Amino acid sequence: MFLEIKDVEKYYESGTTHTQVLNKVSVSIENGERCVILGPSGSGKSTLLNVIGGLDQVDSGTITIENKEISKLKSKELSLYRRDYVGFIFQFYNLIPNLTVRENIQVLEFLANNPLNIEELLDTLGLAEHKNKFPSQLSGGQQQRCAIARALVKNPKLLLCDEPTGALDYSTSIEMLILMEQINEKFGTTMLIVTHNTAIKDMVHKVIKIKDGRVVEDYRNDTLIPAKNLEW
Ligand SMILES: Nc1ncnc2c1ncn2[C@@H]1O[C@H](COP(=O)(O)OP(=O)(O)OP(=O)(O)O)[C@@H](O)[C@H]1O
Repeated sequence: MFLEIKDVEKYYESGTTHTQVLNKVSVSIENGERCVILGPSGSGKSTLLNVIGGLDQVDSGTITIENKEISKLKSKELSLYRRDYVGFIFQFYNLIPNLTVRENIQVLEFLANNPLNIEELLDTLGLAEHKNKFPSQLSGGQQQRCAIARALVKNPKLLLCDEPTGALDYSTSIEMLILMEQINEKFGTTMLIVTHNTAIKDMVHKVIKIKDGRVVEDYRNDTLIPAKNLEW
């Protein structure tokens, strides 16, 4: 198994209140799977993504990736894990405004041990003709593609996406999902997508539903609907 999450618990303290955000969460994901995490607002989806990505620590339980227990790592090892293993895509693109598309991607290329070829990536993402533009000169969809390129250039084994289509209109969202499907197939990247868009569940191998910090549904799809045929 590529990723195993066992009995993970997470609490937040604020003043005198003590909130349990993840309650004995156990799920597993195979190498190369596309996976969606669904659930109501406040159910713990982003928190789960953040602990898997090493952006936050669990209070109990274990997270193991390729037999390496990341929930035990100290801060330095955790930042190496994030650098070498994980790509993040957030709803807000976090591009650097005074760098061009190509330069925004290059910043991450320099940090990687085994980066992908930037020109090929720009081609795959349909960004070749925009590579010398600044983020402010791009549409929302193009900015999101640039954010995806930044996450992918280091060739991460695990791509974590928090509401990747949250800020996009319908047709740009479909374009983005087609692209994610292509990336998963071309590079074999394992993907975890947190979303409110339930239509996405039909194009992924595995569906996890969370409510009040607990996994309430967890299944694999027998047949997949291609992203280009999704409707909502
Ligand atoms: N740093 C924090 N400190 C205190 N409470 C937090 C913190 N981060 C999240 N929470 C709380 O944890 C709960 C789960 O938050 P989380 O962001 O994981 O939910 P979500 O399912 O991703 O929600 P949404 O769909 O609205 O993004 C919420 O009640 C939230 O207020």
